[in-house]
Amino acid sequence: MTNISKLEARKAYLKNIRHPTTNEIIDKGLCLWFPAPHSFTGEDSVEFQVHGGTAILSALMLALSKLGFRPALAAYIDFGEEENIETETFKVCNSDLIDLSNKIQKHLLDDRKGEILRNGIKSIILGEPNVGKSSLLNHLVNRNAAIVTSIPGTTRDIVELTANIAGYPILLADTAGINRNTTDIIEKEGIKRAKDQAKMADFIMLVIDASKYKASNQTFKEYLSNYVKSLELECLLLEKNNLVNNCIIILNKIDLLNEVDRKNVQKQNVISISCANEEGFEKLLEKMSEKFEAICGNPTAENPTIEKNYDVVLAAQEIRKAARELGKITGHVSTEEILDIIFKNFCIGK
Ligand SMILES: Nc1nc2c(ncn2[C@@H]2O[C@H](COP(=O)(O)OP(=O)(O)OP(=O)(O)O)[C@@H](O)[C@H]2O)c(=O)[nH]1
Ligand SMILES: [Mg+2]
Repeated sequence: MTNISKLEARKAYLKNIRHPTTNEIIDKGLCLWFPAPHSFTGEDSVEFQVHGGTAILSALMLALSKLGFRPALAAYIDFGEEENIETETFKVCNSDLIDLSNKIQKHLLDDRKGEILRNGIKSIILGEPNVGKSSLLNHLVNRNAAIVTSIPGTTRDIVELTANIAGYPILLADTAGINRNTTDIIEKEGIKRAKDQAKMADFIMLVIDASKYKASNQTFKEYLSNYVKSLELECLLLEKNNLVNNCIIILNKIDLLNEVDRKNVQKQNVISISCANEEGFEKLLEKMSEKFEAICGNPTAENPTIEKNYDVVLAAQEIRKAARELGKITGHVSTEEILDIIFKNFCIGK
């Protein structure tokens, strides 16, 4: 080891690497000598390619430190008192780090947006029996996942599935139609489950039957207000008499309305659809995606990342630090795995 500097510069030698004092062989491996200033750090440097393993690496690092060597990465990054790192580099690193730290802070204060996006947006379809909730679910997922019949009270339990709607991961739940007057024990339990699940939902679709609204002869506002009351959903859906932000009103069965009624309905702040005629789904998806973005942000928007023009060595160190901090929260994160990916993708030797 003490003879390293006698090697011809920038040539690989296969050598027995011996401890400088005990003369014990630590490993047999490749040694390359890079005298200053033609090295990665500008200082005298040596590169070893050894067999790996914790024992060999720590014995080698310990022996090298006895000879006054430091790991090249640390030598470069531990620039506190180094003269050869330009002031400009400090400034750029500093501002990049502050920027990255701000971005991470912003993401941490995101109202659970990231968590909702990762776990799927909990979405629920609510309404009275027979309004077309299960038909809506089937249209949204493009398959007959829930049973649809003309008998009110068809859906008894929650039908839950995962879907990708407008690019967002969704946990979509169809529920039993809410019917206050039922005496059926199973239906009652289904309604209780629907309401319990609704309390935990990130997004609610309240479905109304357009033909029933028409038959009521009420204004839409009156009908909606009475509808919410009759379902006993005021606490969940209303805030100071206004609809909560994470809920949309869907008026289904507009195929049962005549032209004039349809036009009137379209003036209301609702999404009119017909599951029977497959109408209105474009607008519905547009509205859903607007709401999803408000709930959990845009999944394609930029996340805090190490930017492309970032120095790759510093970036690797930052990722190492970030992984360590994340590891405290999530459990162990192997920096080796992360660095492997960086080195593989950035193609920077070792
Ligand atoms: N005309 C018309 N009928 C529809 C439409 N959507 C659903 N239906 C019919 O309405 C009936 C009830 O549909 P479902 O989807 O089972 O209604 P639901 O709200 O899930 O009913 P429950 O499970 O009983 O609460 C069925 O006969 C459907 O074919 C629509 O857009 N137009
Ligand atoms: Mg149903």
